[in-house]
Amino acid sequence: MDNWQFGITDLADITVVAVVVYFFLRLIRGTRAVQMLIGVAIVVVVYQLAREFGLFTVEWMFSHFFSAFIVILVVLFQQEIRRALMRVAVNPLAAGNTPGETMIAMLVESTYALVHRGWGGLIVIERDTGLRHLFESGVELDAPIQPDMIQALFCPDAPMHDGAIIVHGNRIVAARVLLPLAQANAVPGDFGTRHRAAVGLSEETDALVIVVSEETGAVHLVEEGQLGNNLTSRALHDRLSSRLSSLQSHAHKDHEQDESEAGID
Ligand SMILES: Nc1ncnc2c1ncn2[C@@H]1O[C@H](COP(=O)(O)OP(=O)(O)OP(=O)(O)O)[C@@H](O)[C@H]1O
Repeated sequence: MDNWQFGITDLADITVVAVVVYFFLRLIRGTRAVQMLIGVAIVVVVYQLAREFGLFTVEWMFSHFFSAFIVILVVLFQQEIRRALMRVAVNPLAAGNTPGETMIAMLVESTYALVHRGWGGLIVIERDTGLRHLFESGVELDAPIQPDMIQALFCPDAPMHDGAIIVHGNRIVAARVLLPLAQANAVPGDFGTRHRAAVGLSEETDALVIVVSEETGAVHLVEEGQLGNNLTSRALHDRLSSRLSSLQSHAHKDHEQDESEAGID
């Protein structure tokens, strides 16, 4: 009986460890953590060999390395840790501050006004993650979300056209804001820094970012680090409605397929 219980406990033990290791490996696959793990494995092997063959100085050096291991991990992964914490630390005051239906229509109209003028644009829509810390790099504003205002901000001759604007609720609260850049390989090669900035912020926060390409006039709604497709105005409207509005657009499902590679209407 004892043996039987022991067997089941062992099995549960091994299963839990296997599942944890599996999910951990899936989590870090393709990231810098893999190289880190290989590095750590080499250090462990060298340490064991040093102990085996009595290489005291090497052993002493590596034992100190292990005692500082947590600090080393924090330094190496500060970017990943910061991203994870930013996603956890949501702003309780932000709830209910998402733009309503009228504002969504204004955002879409403004976006396509930029497209028709051949201007680039970067519009960040704040959700639960607070973005105040980004304002320091730009200029604080309190302006309405209107096509005229957004065109005035992104007009290539305007002093504030560089960088992003931030939308909080029904207002534009900052302009000329610098966003964190994603790694170069996070976006396809034909996209430049404007798109990398959109992807970078959406990797770190739950913000939605509308990017208008100056070069091609393509419009992307970037979310969770994904650039997605070039959107038609209707597809952009439906996407924004489904992400932001409590009044879900009835047409959302019908029009999701309108997101076309070609599509600016
Ligand atoms: N870190 C950043 N944060 C916010 N805006 C940025 C950032 N880096 C670049 N930009 C904006 O992107 C503009 C440059 O875009 P660039 O041509 O390099 O990118 P792109 O992705 O190819 O966009 P486009 O298709 O519009 O040319 C800058 O003038 C600036 O307004």
